[in-house]
Amino acid sequence: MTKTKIAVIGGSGIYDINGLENAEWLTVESPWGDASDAILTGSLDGVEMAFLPRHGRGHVHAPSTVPYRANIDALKRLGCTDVISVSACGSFRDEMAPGDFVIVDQFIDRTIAREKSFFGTGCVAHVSVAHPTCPRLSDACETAARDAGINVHRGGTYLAMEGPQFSTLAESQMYRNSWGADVIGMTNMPEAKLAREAELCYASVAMITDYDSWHPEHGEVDVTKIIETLMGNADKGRALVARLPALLGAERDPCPHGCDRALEYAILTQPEMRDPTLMAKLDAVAGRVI
Ligand SMILES: CSC[C@H]1O[C@H](OP(=O)(O)O)[C@H](O)[C@@H]1O
Ligand SMILES: Nc1ncnc2[nH]cnc12
Repeated sequence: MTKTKIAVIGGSGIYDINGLENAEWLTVESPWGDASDAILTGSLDGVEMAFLPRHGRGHVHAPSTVPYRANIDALKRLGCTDVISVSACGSFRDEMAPGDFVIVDQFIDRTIAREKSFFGTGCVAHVSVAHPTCPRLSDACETAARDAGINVHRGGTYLAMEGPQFSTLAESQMYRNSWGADVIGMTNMPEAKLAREAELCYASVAMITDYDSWHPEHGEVDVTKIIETLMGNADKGRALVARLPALLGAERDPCPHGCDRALEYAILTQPEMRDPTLMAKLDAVAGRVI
């Protein structure tokens, strides 16, 4: 058994969480640059917690410029074991209505202008992201949502777009009708891929704010309407997060799905050919295997 440390990455509308004991905002140094903000640490129900506002307090980072690698590295460096993303999303399904939450289990990555890996020249690694979210952590998120009285859907495909503009009508229809996506957002990729490289369990909670632009009765997506829904969603998101420590417990077994062993056979570069500078930067992310 090892100690659980739950990290929450709060998306648009969630810039802090309440109720932590010994709460403290810590600045974590990372060789991958500055994280989005300091990280709020503390404990809840005897379980260690860390909270990072993805866009920074005051919403300063755009989806394309969120420092995804520094964020995941900083959480790993703090000793986090489990990462829960809580994000604002548009919906491609009538039944996934604004105010509902979706526990995402698949992604389509359409982002094009972001650093997507900790690895590269001097240390090449290939991890599997066939199942990019952790079912154990997703179970806890689903239960927490139900206990908090949230209308929650289990399973859904999240289309990650580059943004910052919303989709055209043609894109919205294609993602929904041809590609089978259920929700759309701008931030869960490459975050989920990087969490897997860092051997962290990752779950994604999509908080629906709108019907994007495909819905004949709802017109096009509009940020003012999103913000109205976002406020209610943020309170529900905090209620969900508050229930997670009791569900996950202060100690954990190895992940039954292997998220915490993703790098076991992933690194292909022979030890004598590895770049010492890159290896030094990988000390937290890949420390278990290098
Ligand atoms: C507020 S509308 C668009 C914005 O909100 C989402 O951010 P996050 O995933 O961090 O909640 C979406 O991905 C866009 O970045
Ligand atoms: N319709 C939408 N498209 C992309 N990101 C979003 N975040 C919230 N709603 C969204």
